[in-house]
Amino acid sequence: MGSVDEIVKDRAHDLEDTIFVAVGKNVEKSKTTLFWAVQSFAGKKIFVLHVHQPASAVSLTDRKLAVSKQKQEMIKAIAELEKKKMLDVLNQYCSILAHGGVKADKVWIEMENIEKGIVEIIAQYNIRWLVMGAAADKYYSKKLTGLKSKKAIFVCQHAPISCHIWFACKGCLIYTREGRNDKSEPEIASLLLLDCELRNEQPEYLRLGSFTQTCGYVDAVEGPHDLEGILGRFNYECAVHSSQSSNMVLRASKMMPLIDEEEKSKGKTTEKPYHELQQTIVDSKDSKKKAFEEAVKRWKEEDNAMEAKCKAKALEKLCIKEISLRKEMEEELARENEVVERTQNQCDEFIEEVQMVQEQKSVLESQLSECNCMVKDLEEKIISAVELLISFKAKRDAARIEYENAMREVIRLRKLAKMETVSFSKSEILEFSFMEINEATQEFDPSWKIGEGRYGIVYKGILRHVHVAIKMLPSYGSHTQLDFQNGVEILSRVRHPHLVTLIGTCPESRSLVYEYVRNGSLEDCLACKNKTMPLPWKARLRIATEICSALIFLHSKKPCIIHGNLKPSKILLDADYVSKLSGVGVTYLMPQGERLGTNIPISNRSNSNFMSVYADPEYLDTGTLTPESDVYSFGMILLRLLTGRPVSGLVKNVKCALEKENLKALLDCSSGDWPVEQAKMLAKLALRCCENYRMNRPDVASEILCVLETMRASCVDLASCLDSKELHRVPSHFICPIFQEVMKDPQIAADGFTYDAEAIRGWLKSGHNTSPMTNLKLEHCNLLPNHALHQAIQEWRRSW
Ligand SMILES: Nc1ncnc2c1ncn2[C@@H]1O[C@H](COP(=O)(O)OP(=O)(O)OP(=O)(O)O)[C@@H](O)[C@H]1O
Repeated sequence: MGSVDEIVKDRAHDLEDTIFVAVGKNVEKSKTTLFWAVQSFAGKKIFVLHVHQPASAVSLTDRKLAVSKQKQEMIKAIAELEKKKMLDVLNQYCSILAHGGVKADKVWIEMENIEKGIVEIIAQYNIRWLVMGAAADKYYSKKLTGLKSKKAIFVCQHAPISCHIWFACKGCLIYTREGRNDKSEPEIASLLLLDCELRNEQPEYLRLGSFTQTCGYVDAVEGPHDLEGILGRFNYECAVHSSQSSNMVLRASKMMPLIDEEEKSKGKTTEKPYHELQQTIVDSKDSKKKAFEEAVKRWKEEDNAMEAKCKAKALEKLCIKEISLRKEMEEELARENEVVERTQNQCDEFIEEVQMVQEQKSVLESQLSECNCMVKDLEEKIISAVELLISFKAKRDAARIEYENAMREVIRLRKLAKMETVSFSKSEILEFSFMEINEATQEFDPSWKIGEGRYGIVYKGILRHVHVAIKMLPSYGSHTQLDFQNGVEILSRVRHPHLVTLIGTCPESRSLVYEYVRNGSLEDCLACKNKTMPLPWKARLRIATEICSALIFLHSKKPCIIHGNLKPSKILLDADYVSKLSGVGVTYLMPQGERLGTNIPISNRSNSNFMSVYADPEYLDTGTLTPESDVYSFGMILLRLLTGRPVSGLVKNVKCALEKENLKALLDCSSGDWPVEQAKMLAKLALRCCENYRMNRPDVASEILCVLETMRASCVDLASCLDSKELHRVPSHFICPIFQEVMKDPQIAADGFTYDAEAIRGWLKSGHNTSPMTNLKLEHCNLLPNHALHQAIQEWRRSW
């Protein structure tokens, strides 16, 4: 099949004689229109024109509605089939027309809009003659004079005016649109007359003059009576081919007027009767009609066969597709089944896991409930412990108040004691029997001996459940019992916080019973005896001040009490390292001749073993004790505290160091970093105390104590900030869990915790048999002293 361009080009020369017949998809309708054209324009070249709507346009709605790929493919396949079918139909048309001797060709164009396509082709190729359907066959009636088909109306309105268009329906001309062209009028008339002739079947057209109405130029044509003449100009030769082959061949050719030709050939004019001609025409028409009906029948059958064939092919294709789809579906199904199986397995695993988790959950829930019970118990215990603590705190507060009251009472009593100028009666000093002294010292067990001085041995002892130190004075025959008691009377008046208290006497054994001072002497401490920690400089300064205050107290007594044997071994330290001066007034209990130094010849005094290096040289020279003698000894003690060195030659060395501004080298580094200025001040004070001439020595009350207090105050200021810091540094294990204070007497209870003895005893006495810390029952109520901790606490205390 050639394109329109090719065909029209080839036929350009005879386009004038070419009739285009527009045929549609509706085969029936198109056939009648085609046959009308063939019949009407015998001898003319026929172009069967079909404007085909491509699948894209035809199936647009269907495609929109299409939901599946398969359906889309089916629609496409059907469109392809339709196209093919239409081409077959056109081919059939052409071949049938060819059989009938009609020159026919087909023109195939694909366009989305059919009517526009037709108009466009007319315009493009300057088509002069066109036949197309006016309406569907069903609309046909004898009265039908107008166009029904939308396509026909459109083409009629929009086709170029040069084109002459016949609109037919059911094999009848319905309407003609006149074309203005330069074709000779007679030729057009011939075409139109042929048309009119064919419309003889519908004489009403002619009769009613509708033809005249539709074909404007038919003015020239006369009424039906002229039909014969017109017909006479054409000769129809209709050949009906054998009906066996079911092929109807129409051959229409341009007829020459037969009568004239015969007349010419015969050379004579013979008139055929009109009725014969009429009969011939009628016969010819009958034959034509029959042939037409035959052809229509055959075409119908062929159409049906073709349609069935196409359907079968389509079905076959569909079937193949269906099979492949089915295969794909089966494969898909198998895959899906696998997935389902896997999912099922996973689901089973999940269920197992869920079961496990549920089991764990129930276990955890039971544990949780147990924990909750425990928490409840513990909460109750905590509440009871807190209550207990509160009650203890209340007790502690009450005890504190009691303690403070007692302290106030003590202070008041001390003040009273100070104010007392009257001598104490003998009854204020306890008197012990020898038996008691003997028992207290375990019969003077040497292991209970704690020291020995020039004036006798000192034993440790327990008298009436009190720890005491018993000094056994030597017995001097000339020294009567009365003298002893007079001496004791003097001593009994001497009570000071920094003097070792005389508790009682045993006149029988000439022994003096003192309070027991636990931590030994300053001498031992400076020598670090028993591997004790060195005494810090602050503690040394404090001790100096304390001893100074004791000297002032003694010297202020009336009559004045002079210690006369002041040295570090006479300064004792109690549990809190508070210093206490011992040996006060012992010289008063000695016979004059036995007193220190007085029985030694002056020439030998300086070399005597009995002579203390701390002794006042003037006293040694003169044998007269004065308060300044104590000042000298005190000065020597100060030098010892500063340097920690033996006092022999110390005065000279310190002097030298001060002159050389090199005192720091002499200071006892084990006591920490002395503040240099304070150390200098103290050294200078000490040197003044150690002046050989007593007149050059400072007054103990007005000068020495002032200097010491000032120094101490500045040191306290210095230390206070340290104190506040250090307070926070109290080791937590020094604190009693009950009293929340530093323990005085740490004791280990059965629960393994250490408490202050007072606190834990109070706890046990109040009826508790449980641990204050764990609230568990105590196995026993025994307490064990925590010596190590006690020692540590003491060390810690001593450093302040
Ligand atoms: N109340 C006391 N508590 C504890 N220990 C004491 C007490 N009194 C004395 N001592 C110890 O006994 C030792 C002997 O003391 P004592 O006063 O008899 O002699 P001294 O001072 O060593 O020498 P002297 O008196 O001959 O100059 C002291 O160094 C001291 O350790």
